Amino acid sequence: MSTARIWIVDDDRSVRFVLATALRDAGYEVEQFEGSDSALRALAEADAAALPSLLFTDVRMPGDDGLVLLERLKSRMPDLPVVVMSAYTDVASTAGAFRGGAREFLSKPFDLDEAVALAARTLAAVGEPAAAQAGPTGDADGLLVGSSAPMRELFRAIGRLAQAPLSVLVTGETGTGKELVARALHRESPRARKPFVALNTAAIPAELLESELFGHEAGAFTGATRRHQGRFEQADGGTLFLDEIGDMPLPLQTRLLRVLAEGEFFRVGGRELIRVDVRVVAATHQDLEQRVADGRFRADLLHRLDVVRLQLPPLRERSGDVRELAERFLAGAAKRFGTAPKRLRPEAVERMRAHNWPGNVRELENLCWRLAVFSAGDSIGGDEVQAALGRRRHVAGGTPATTDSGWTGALQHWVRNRLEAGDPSIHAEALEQFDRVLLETALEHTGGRRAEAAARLGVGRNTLSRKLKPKRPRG
Ligand SMILES: Nc1ncnc2c1ncn2[C@@H]1O[C@H](COP(=O)(O)OP(=O)(O)OP(=O)(O)O)[C@@H](O)[C@H]1O
Repeated sequence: MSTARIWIVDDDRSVRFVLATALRDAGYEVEQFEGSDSALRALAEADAAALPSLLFTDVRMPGDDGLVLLERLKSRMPDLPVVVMSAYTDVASTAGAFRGGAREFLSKPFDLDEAVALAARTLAAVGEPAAAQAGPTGDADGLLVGSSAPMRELFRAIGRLAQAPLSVLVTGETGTGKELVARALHRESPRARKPFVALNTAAIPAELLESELFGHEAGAFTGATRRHQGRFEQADGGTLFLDEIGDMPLPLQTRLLRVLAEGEFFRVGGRELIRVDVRVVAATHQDLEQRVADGRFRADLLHRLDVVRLQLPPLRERSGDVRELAERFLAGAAKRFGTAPKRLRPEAVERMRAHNWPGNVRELENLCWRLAVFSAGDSIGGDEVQAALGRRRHVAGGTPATTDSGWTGALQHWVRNRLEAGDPSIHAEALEQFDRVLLETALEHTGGRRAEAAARLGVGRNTLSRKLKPKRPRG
């Protein structure tokens, strides 16, 4: 099998180096360029076999910037997927990149595993061969875990439905695995070799949503300097996953309904009728019947999307799956950190089963990452689970128990106690705890992504890794 070739364009040598190394480790062929000029020259000279299947580019570079490069690339290789990387995560550069036809946006600093996973996903979406060997995130990723009765029923339904080209509506609370179900429906279907394209309706600004879905022609609106393929076209022959469908603005619902009924549409500002063969899987955590009753969702669109409904049970209703899921997540975390997986003691499992999991599987996954990072021994007890759950509630509640002056007050109280106890290392201990709270909270916030957590705290990734190492061996 031929290997996908990835080009990286960035004036920062160290970014090029680490990204190229990670992508090569994941089995891709990689070429690096320090600017738009050299990349375009290489493109002009390359024969077909040497052309890239995917390109990563920085935005700010000396000479022509990444957005100009994007524009030039689109005339030479209109279908080349481009990932735009930028430290400037403002709306303008993101929107500019998407309008320019970027497929994905990666904000710097990024997690290398995430970048590799993004490359794999993007290549898969355009039907490119995967890397020659599995990447670091290529393990059980994307597989649904569970053996409780409702999950077994779900697997059977996926098996049956995958073969039929029917529209499916996946419902369930946040974090129950709706996207994983959509991916499974695609993977098991005759469309598996064609793209799976996902769009989170709630994550795209309303004014960009129409062109994201249906594409636009050059000149369709201010800033649309070139033609852009929409997700419907990208998903041709495959599956389009429309997440958070309940948030779609009403005018767009009308347009979507027409496209689903007719199977054809015009790009924004276009005259050419585009025909596509796309299976739509939609998902929502909302009560769409209620939204219909409130006049916020079209009843006819609901009927069209809801040919078959898959209702995902909340995790609290299938506590029998908790252990298997937790073990899977702990193993995943251990692999990522290059350590041995931590074992769950029976009280830890009990404690987890008793929790009501408002954030469902995603919450359990985050909890396991925290436990993998912070629990000291090689097995996890009930108290540690309890403590980790307690901390989460505190943060998720949004109203900290202590105010800004409150935490210094609490600190004073703590210091006095230590002084009275004659503790000889108060400062070191306080610093350790301070760092721990900051790091733990940030990691929780970023779902365990260290690079992002470091960036959000304003510390270097190395500082974060150093601080995460246990200071004193225990036990
Ligand atoms: N049955 C499962 N087996 C393994 N992992 C799961 C399962 N269900 C969910 N997950 C994991 O939980 C996280 C949330 O899943 P997913 O994004 O599919 O949920 P969702 O219902 O689409 O959430 P939202 O409504 O918030 O978009 C993901 O990291 C996913 O891999």
